[in-house]
Amino acid sequence: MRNTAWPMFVGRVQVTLPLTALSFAIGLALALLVALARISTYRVLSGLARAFISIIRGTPLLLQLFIVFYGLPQLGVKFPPFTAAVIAFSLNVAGYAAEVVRSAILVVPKGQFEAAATIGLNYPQTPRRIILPQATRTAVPPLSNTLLSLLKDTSLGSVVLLTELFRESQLAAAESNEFLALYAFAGLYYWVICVALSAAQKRLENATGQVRGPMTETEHTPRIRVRGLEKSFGDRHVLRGIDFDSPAGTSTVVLGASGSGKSTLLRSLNALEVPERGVVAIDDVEVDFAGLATGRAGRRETERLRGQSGMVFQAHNLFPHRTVLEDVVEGPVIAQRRPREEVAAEARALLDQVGLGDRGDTYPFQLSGGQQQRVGIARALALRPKVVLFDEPTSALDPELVGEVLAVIKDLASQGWTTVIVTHEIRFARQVADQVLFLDEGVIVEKGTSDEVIGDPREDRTRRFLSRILEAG
Ligand SMILES: Nc1ncnc2c1ncn2[C@@H]1O[C@H](COP(=O)(O)OP(=O)(O)OP(=O)(O)O)[C@@H](O)[C@H]1O
Repeated sequence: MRNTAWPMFVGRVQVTLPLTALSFAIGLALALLVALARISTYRVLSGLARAFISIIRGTPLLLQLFIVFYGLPQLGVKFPPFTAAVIAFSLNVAGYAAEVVRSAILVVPKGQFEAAATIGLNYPQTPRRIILPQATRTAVPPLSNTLLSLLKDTSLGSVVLLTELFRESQLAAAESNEFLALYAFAGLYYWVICVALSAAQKRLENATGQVRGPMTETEHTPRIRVRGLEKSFGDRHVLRGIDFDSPAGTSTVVLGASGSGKSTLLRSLNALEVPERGVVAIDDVEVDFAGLATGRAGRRETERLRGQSGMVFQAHNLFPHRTVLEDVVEGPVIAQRRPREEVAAEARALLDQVGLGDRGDTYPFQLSGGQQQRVGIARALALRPKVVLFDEPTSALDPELVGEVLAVIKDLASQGWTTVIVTHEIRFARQVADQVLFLDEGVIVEKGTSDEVIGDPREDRTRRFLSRILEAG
């Protein structure tokens, strides 16, 4: 018994392991392509990916193997048994793993995509350098299950397919052409049932709420010009005709109650939000949103505008898989294609400027919130932007860390950077602002120097807001 079983076992392993390894590697590569196609904004591409996933998930593996082994030869496409098995298993892995990869990409926080966009990374760069390394961590556990299932399935394949079925297939192919029609019908049958089931699952998910999942241009810094900006979210009209100018080298502070539209205004300045109407011009780049082209041309226009500014987020959005120095040099080297050595030297100087000259080799999790935010500032400055946008840069910080970040921002303002700052820190606003915009329900109700708007407000709404904030502080 031993004498006959042992060589057979060894023979199986010799087939199973390479079959698993090869199918998994090819399947994963295909899965990545299918997942990216599936979340692409190009409808044809995402439709094809969706159809592929649906067919693979909607038909039994055995049937897929039958089709590759029996069906294709009848169409004149013949492969050696091992190659046929690799093809069938790879396609199967791709169909399942594509959904795992897609979900892992969708759970990467939106802030990471926005941070990548604001440092100028483009489509292939953002997934490759920022999103996939993070998605990999999420995808590894479910993918290891896929690997285990594959190992079991290929054992089946090695026993059944590579020996019996292949022999059968030769006989069957010789016998009749009806096999192909039979498999096509069986495939359709399973697919219809699975599509109906997944439609039901989708409805259930919707009902239960789905998870959506420096070159310091002191003298020449241009001004920002904003005219007639209008932005709605659904039927909520959030910006209702915003007009203002920011002269070069000045700091504009945007104040207003929660929900008044401050962040939306700031994010419209670099087209992270795309208004329906209005003009934003930074230096010589002007975008008229009402006439924004669709598709690629529109994206190019908004990317040019985005390239004019650096942004510091409330939740710093540092890349968790990069050291501080790598994070700061990413945009200038990859998006702006500047020489790494030059950028690294500049990045070290910037880190020094924000008080973190000795922390270049650390990862974000090793830093305090205030330090992380200061890295966020250095990252924005490394892009040599015309304008630096701050979206409530201290709101997420513990009170004792607020001061260190505000001090850095004040420093920048005094060096002549043009900044637009959304903040609730009134005292800081008073010290730093050359211009204050007070926003209420999407309208600038008061605009002037900090002495005018904060020191001696004209409007009741401004007064009420200021006294509320000062009392709370
Ligand atoms: N992506 C979005 N989808 C739907 N509604 C949104 C979106 N972003 C903002 N809003 C809504 O637009 C309004 C203005 O939001 P915005 O974040 O600009 O206000 P804000 O003044 O910055 O408030 P806060 O100080 O609380 O951050 C709010 O009612 C908000 O719920």
